[in-house]
Amino acid sequence: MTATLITGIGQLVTCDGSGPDGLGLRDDQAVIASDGVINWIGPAAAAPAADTMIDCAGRTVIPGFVDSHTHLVFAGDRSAEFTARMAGKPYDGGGIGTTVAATRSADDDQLRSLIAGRVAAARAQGTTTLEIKSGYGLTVEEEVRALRLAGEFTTETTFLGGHVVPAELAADRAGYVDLVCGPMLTAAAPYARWIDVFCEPNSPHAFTAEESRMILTAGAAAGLELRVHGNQLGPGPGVRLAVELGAASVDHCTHLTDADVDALAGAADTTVATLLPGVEFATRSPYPDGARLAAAGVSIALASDCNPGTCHSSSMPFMIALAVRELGLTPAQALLAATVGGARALRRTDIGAIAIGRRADLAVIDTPSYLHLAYSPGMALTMALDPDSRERQ
Ligand SMILES: N=CN[C@@H](CCC(=O)O)C(=O)O
Ligand SMILES: [Zn+2]
Repeated sequence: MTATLITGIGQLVTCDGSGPDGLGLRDDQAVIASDGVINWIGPAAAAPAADTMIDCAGRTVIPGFVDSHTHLVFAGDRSAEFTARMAGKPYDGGGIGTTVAATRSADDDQLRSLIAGRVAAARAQGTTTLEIKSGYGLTVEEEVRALRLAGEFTTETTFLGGHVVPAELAADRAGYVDLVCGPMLTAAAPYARWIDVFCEPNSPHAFTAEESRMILTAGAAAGLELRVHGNQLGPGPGVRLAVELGAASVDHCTHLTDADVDALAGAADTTVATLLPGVEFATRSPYPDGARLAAAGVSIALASDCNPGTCHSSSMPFMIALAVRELGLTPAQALLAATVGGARALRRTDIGAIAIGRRADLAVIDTPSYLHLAYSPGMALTMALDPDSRERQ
């Protein structure tokens, strides 16, 4: 067993739920990790001896970010679509087909190398756990391939055959839903922990409430746990379907009625509302009302949704800055949502906070306090620090 002493911590932000805002702030602390698990936290001056030492030189230490929503398995470039949106063209999910074509054309090594680069970029911004979805394959073979490759980087793999109806089956929506619920699910399930669906009647490409229900119910019967893309483009059934079916998370939550907020508040022990403000930034859309959700007692996570269409960024510090500036969360609420909130959205109790027995998945911020995550946007301040990492996800 190798013990690593992490010391010289200026501000330790445990996110362990203690203190007035739940951040569990502590000064003059050190942490010891053995084989990647935290087994001692206490005053730096009282730290026991360890095999190796990491000196943080007064920097701030937080839990590594848990990015519970990404689409990292893709090829191609949609920067022209982004540019058109900035000139006023609305987003409706139609560009997903462009990425499907590019992804199908890439070979395994090309895709693997693209994913590896994206995972490295996320780690450089302090992310230590990533969920990764399929959804740019949309055939049995291509969805399995996407999940197999995603599984080389994370255990949090999500089958998203229900992303859009692919162009070749646009005239046979029912046939595609049957494929997703049948042979595609059977082939994909061994490679996935989760199933997700883009439940969005406001997009002609995505799925209605009834189609989404069929996909999620079939996924649950195949042993997968549920997540939902819901209420992104307008009011819709996604949130209530997610709550009704006991999904771990419903993501976007941009357009919510009072009934949606009540449903989420009533299901706070089961279903997390995951906010993805990079999407509103990059689609020039109204932001979700994070303050309203927090005030109602909704369980909130913050994630990047890194994908080629609606948010080409995996930077969790950027998401925190947007959450504070545009969603009305306090800096403390935003950091909790990006760490322990993300862990909750993945139903994980071993990550997201700095506490005895949790994994030593940490991030170091080169500033005197966590406040700089929102205060200093766009600055390269954060990096993952996880001693003894075996590239755990
Ligand atoms: N909304 C559905 N899926 C992605 C966008 C995918 C794309 O446009 O390529 C999202 O979460 O925003
Ligand atoms: Zn998404």
